[in-house]
Amino acid sequence: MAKQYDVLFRLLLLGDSGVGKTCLLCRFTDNEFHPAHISTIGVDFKMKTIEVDGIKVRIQIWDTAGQERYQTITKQYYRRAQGIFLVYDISSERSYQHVMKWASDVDEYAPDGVQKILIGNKADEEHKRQVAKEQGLQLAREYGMDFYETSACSNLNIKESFTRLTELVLQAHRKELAGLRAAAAPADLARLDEDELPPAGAEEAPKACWC
Ligand SMILES: Nc1nc2c(ncn2[C@@H]2O[C@H](COP(=O)(O)OP(=O)(O)OP(=O)(O)O)[C@@H](O)[C@H]2O)c(=O)[nH]1
Repeated sequence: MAKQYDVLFRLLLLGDSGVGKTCLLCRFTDNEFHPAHISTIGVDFKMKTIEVDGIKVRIQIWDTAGQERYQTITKQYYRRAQGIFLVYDISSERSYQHVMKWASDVDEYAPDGVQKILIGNKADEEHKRQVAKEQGLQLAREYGMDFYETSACSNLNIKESFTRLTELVLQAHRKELAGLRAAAAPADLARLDEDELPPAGAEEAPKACWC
């Protein structure tokens, strides 16, 4: 039977509550958007397989709660991430300022070499903009990250940003993946530890998409 994927990666979405992490994920995996904000409780995840440079990559994307009260739980998920989206909302200066705090948590809890991308979401809300695109670019430059303004609502730069982070992770793991095409079994870079199993029923049967 043909392999369904060549490699499994884990990506993580981080950022303040309400910046649109769940909506970014739902747009990417299910091409859906819902206007209601239903706060994520703890963590959730969805899967999607994409092909990059001829490699079938299964990505497990973890959506974390932005609310402070869940951060003890969510920080436990940083350590096995290969790629992280740091997300702010272009209509919220506060969420942009908080990227520094999310980035310092990543430095503390995520593995060395984790790949990061900065996302300024809700780019469709130009009339409410509080963060100039140049500010996003500047912050991304300071941290050495790529930067995208996205809109889960209008489907702007969603596929592009997820694909880019996947490419960066692939590049970072090039050595481990060198023999990939010849390998019989898929390379699993995102093994689940027993202490961080997904919420019951989440794997392969994602929760109803709320956005
Ligand atoms: N206009 C617009 N609204 C968006 C966009 N993305 C998300 N939203 C809205 O922003 C609100 C919050 O979105 P969520 O995806 O639930 O935010 P979150 O970051 O997952 O929030 P927590 O789970 O609390 O951490 C919802 O009302 C969404 O409909 C976008 O690109 N444009």
